[in-house]
Amino acid sequence: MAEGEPPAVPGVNGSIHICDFPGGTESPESHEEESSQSSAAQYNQDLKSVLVTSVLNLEELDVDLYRGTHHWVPRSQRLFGGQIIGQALVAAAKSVSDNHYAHSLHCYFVRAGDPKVPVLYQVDRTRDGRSFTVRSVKAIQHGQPILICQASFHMLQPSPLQHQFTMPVVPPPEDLLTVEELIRLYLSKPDLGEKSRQGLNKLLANEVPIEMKPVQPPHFYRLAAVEPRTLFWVRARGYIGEGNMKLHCCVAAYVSDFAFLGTALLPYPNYKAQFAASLDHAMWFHSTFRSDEWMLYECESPWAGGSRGLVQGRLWRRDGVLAASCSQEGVLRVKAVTEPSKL
Ligand SMILES: CC(C)(COP(=O)(O)OP(=O)(O)OC[C@H]1O[C@@H](n2cnc3c(N)ncnc32)[C@H](O)[C@@H]1OP(=O)(O)O)[C@@H](O)C(=O)NCCC(=O)NCCSC(=O)CCCC(=O)O
Repeated sequence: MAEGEPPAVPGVNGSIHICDFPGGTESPESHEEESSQSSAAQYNQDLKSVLVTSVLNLEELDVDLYRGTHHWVPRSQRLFGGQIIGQALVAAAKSVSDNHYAHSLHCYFVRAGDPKVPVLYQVDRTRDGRSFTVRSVKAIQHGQPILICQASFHMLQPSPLQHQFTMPVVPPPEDLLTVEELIRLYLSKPDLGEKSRQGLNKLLANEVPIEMKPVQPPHFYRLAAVEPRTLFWVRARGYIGEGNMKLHCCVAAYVSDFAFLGTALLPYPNYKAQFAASLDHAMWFHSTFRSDEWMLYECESPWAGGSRGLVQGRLWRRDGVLAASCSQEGVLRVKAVTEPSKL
């Protein structure tokens, strides 16, 4: 990292280290009871997640027309993609019956979102079937689409066909540090340059409504290229509660775009992103989950080339159930750095 650049921090700009954790501690099942006990103890139920009280709380302007406002805006000063996807899914779900649940969404980010004005969400009721319902949503600013999204909802239909991959074995979130705690640790390094210190302090001041715990945080002096794979625990900051599944899917859509594309940069410590933005985002929801409880986000990048990178992710409930899968391609324009990243 060149002095003067805000330092790369795990989970904030995608610079999370390779996260292979053989010999992790416990079986996923052992957390089930502990999870519900700890959520009651951990959450002050008055501290509602800002994602629910504000970000995903759209204002209804007319039939199938909603307005969303912003909370956290990234350094790039373009709207966070996850916020636009989450709000689009909220708008889509408004006209869908209670017994149909989001099972997938497919989005293109066609223009940068402007943080200075709200976003309008225009919903087209594409089809209401018996089992499946499809909605198309256009997110609009300055009269032009910034995102086009199609979301599909399905009524519960049990089937004998049922399988999933196995969740990686990793230490439980209770044994790991949050991104903020890691930043404080880095800030305590005596050899940290003044500009890096300023960059880290700026990151600490960010009000990102997500909490993250990288499974294997980067070593401060990471100089080597690493495998494009990361694992981190993630949840909405604040309390949401059982609520409805539609809302948890919208929160997960928000969360799923955070620190995702950065996975494709991990093998290239000698390059820094000059321009990085998600081009599309797809998501499939597989089971019920609580987005205000720790979920393991397993991210990998199977390919990068031609100034683009592909990332794929799996969101696991801590009891080992696969909650959702995600895919995204992003534009990645990089430039060589003389001094490699310190993180
Ligand atoms: C992707 C684009 C930019 C494509 O539009 P476009 O008109 O085709 O634009 P463009 O030609 O690509 O130019 C964009 C910019 O890239 C520059 N450029 C173009 N070619 C090169 C090059 N070879 N080398 C270096 N720079 C190049 C252009 O000059 C443009 O720069 P400029 O905007 O003029 O400063 C557009 O569709 C868009 O902005 N879509 C929205 C993307 C978005 O906002 N996604 C969501 C936010 S990203 C996110 O949330 C990720 C989360 C981050 C996290 O992990 O925390």
